[in-house]
Amino acid sequence: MHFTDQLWQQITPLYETIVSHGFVQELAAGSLPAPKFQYYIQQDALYLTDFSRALAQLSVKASAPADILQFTEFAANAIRVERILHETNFDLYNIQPETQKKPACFAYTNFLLAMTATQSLAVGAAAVLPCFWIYREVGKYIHAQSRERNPYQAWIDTYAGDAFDQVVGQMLDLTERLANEASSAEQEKMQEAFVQSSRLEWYFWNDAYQLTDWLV
Ligand SMILES: Cc1ncc(CN)c(N)n1
Repeated sequence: MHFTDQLWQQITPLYETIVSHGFVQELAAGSLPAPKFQYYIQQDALYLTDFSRALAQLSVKASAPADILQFTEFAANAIRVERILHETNFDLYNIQPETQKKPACFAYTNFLLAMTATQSLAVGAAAVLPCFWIYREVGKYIHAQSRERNPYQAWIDTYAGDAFDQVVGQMLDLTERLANEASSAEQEKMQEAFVQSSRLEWYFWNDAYQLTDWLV
C-alpha cells in the first residue's frame, strides 16, 4: 500500500468528522450564516500568507532542482490563486481584512511554520499535505451535494476544480517519493505531522462555525 494511502487511512474517522461538521454541511447547503463565512475568509487570508511561507521554507530545504521549483510554485500559487478567491469573497460579502489570528489559525500557522523550519523536508511536506488533500476531498464532497445558486459557489468551484486537483496530485506524488526515501523513524514523524495538521483543519472550520474568540 502507498504510504500516502496509509496516511489517509489514519485520518479517515477525522475526515468523516470534518465533512459532517456544521460548517461544511451548511456551506454545501448554501445556508451557512454570512458572519461565519466572513470569519472563515478573514482567518483564511491570514492563514494563506503563512502557508505560503511554510512552502517557501520547504523549497529552501529541498536539494533536487525539480523539488525546489515545485515548492516555490506551490508557495506562489498559494498566494496567487487563493488571493483571487479571497478578493472575490471580500468584495462579494463586504468583508473587512482582519489582522488578529484567532486560536485555531494561530495554532495551525505556528505549527506549519515550526514543522517546515525545524523538521526534515519529508516531515515538513507531510505537515502541509492535509492543506492540499483535505481541501480537495472536502471540495469534491461539497460539489457533489451542492445546490443550484449556492452563495458560496466560487469557493466550492476552486477546491473542486481540475486545477486544484492537479496541484494536489503533484503534492501527493512528491510526498510519496519523500516517504519512500525516508527511514521508518522519519516516516513515523511524517504520520504524526500529517495527523496533527488534519486535526487543526477541523479546528479551523470549528472556530469559524463557533465564531471563536480568545477567552482571555
Ligand atoms: C485552513 C486552510 N487549509 C487549507 C487550505 C487550502 N490550501 C485553506 N485555504 N485553508
